[in-house]
Amino acid sequence: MPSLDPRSLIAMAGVMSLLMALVLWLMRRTYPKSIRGLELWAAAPLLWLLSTALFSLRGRIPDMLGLVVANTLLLLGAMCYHQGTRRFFGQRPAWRPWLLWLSATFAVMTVLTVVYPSYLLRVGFFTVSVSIVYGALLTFLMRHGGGSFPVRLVQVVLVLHLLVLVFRVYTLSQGLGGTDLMDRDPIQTLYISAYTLTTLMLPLGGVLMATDRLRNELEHLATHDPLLPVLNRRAFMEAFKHELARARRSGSGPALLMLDLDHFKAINDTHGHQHGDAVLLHVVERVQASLRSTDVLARHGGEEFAVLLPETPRADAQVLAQRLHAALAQGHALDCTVSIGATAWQGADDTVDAMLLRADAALYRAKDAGRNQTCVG
Ligand SMILES: Nc1nc2c(ncn2[C@@H]2O[C@H](COP(=O)(O)OP(=O)(O)OP(=O)(O)O)[C@@H](O)[C@H]2O)c(=O)[nH]1
Repeated sequence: MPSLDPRSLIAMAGVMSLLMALVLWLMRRTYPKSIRGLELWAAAPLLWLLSTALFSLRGRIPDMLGLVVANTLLLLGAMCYHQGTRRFFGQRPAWRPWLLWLSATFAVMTVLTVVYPSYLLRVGFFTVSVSIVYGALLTFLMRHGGGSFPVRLVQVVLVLHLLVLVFRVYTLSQGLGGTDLMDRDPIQTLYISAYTLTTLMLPLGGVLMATDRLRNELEHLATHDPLLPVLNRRAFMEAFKHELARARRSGSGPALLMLDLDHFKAINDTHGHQHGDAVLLHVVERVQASLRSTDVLARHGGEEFAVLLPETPRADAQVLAQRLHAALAQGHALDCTVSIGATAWQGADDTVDAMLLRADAALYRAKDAGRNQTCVG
């Protein structure tokens, strides 16, 4: 491996850190508040930048600054990244034990720099100290990070970095660690390159994780109802078309239920709009509890819902409709009656529009016939 100039590598890491901090800070200002932890992710590369600046001034400033404070800032940056990641995944930051660990590292580093100067012990101890933080971050991501690409990327970066840190401790123990970080030897170059790459890749991982989260949130907004935990009409129509295309291939088609709350205007007028919203949520929960995981429930309009039942014959759809009437008549304060129009797929020539028309017509018949019942079209 060619031995690059450590100072150039460190300066490069500094510029990258500054850019990544800026990007994360801008994202923090423009992304929805639901995406958390960005401020801590932005603080990490800034601290690494400060640390880098102090490292590169070594020799011209006291060792307390160029070594002890510089290393402490590097460690604090890693801790900020760790706590930002906890926040991002919905957990409270847990600063106390880490700040204690930071203070302990500062104290030990001071002793090993000023009182009993020892390059080997100092580097060995600091390497272990940083490894503990990155190890904790990696463990957290394995448990709570899920399996998205950005999380996998950060995990790989951490594993590689930890491997380099372990290798560094090993080389130190074998007396191969050099005598100064700025030595131009392959092991120092490997260590500083790993550091440079990590200070770039961790914030980049943060940017990717936040963007991935934003994309998921936007996708959810585009496909779900803003008030109720169900799909919106647009997403329902997509699922419906998809299901009919599948039915044409398999020969087994879906049933459709259109479900409309009875006298809902009167519920709103008597008890208020908020109570009306609570009734809607109650209905959705009760209906959802009666469905299979493959069934699709969506809000089709104000107080009208559509239920798509894949591979379901007409008779089974009628049985389910009766179950829904019963599920909404259990004496709960938010129970209300519903009218249901049901229809089933009639073969390869049947279409989304034709099924919707039949279910709608059946729903009107159920309303006309006195409500709180199901008609089949
Ligand atoms: N609380 C609440 N009310 C809604 C919402 N969306 C629509 N509505 C109300 O639902 C009511 C629907 O009234 P109508 O279409 O007259 O139907 P209905 O009173 O249920 O009568 P029938 O359907 O004939 O039994 C209207 O008062 C709408 O304001 C919502 O999100 N929340």
